[in-house]
Amino acid sequence: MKNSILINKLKGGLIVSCQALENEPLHGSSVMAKMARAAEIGGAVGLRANGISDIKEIKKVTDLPVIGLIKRDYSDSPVYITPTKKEVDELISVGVDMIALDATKRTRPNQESLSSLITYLKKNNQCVMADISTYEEAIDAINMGVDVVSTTLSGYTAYTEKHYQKPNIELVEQLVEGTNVPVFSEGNVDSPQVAKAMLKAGAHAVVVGSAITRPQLITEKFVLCMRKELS
Ligand SMILES: CC(=O)N[C@H](C=O)[C@@H](O)[C@H](O)[C@H](O)COP(=O)(O)O
Repeated sequence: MKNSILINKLKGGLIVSCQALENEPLHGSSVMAKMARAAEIGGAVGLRANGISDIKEIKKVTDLPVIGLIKRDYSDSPVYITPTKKEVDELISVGVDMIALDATKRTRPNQESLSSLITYLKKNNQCVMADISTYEEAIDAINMGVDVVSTTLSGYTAYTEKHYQKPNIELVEQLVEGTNVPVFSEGNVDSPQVAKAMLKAGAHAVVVGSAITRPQLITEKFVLCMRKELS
């Protein structure tokens, strides 16, 4: 699919992030595929998924566009979302509609540069989503040629974790105002009302994960709220 057609298809819609790491109770490709189907039935316009086996299973059960990433830890860097060319090659080999990667200013594994990775992705005709944590990182990534930016890492880098709001509607507003690429709202969008507010702020689309696909966190939210009511 042409990038512009894909991006247009996602406009105004909900993208459901179906991810469960090894330490989470729903870990496993068959469960993630079921989550993806449930998201599709509920009206999602796209999916975000981590790892080759989850992506393969998800592609078997739905035709929705998939934003793929690979989370992998390296000892010499805090960057873990599609950190190196190795993960990019794995995603290209399985075939996804868009590749998401950490586009923060943090040092990458093997000191690989973000710009060389983006150049490589574009040479391979990939549609690229830059997961950023600040306005400046978004501008840098756009100058390097990414197709869309997502606020995924706002609040998750050392320099944003203390001062940035979660979810970061201000950052969405600033990016919409100051850039000319589609801005995706992602991270801590925890209710339909917040998702709608993000669209009103100008977000092209909204990515929601935990509030839909991490039942342990949904349960915890209920329990904490109920305890507060009683005390
Ligand atoms: C920070 C990080 O590693 N975010 C990850 C990125 O892929 C996922 O774990 C999140 O679930 C996703 O971004 C959606 O966000 P939320 O689950 O808050 O709706």
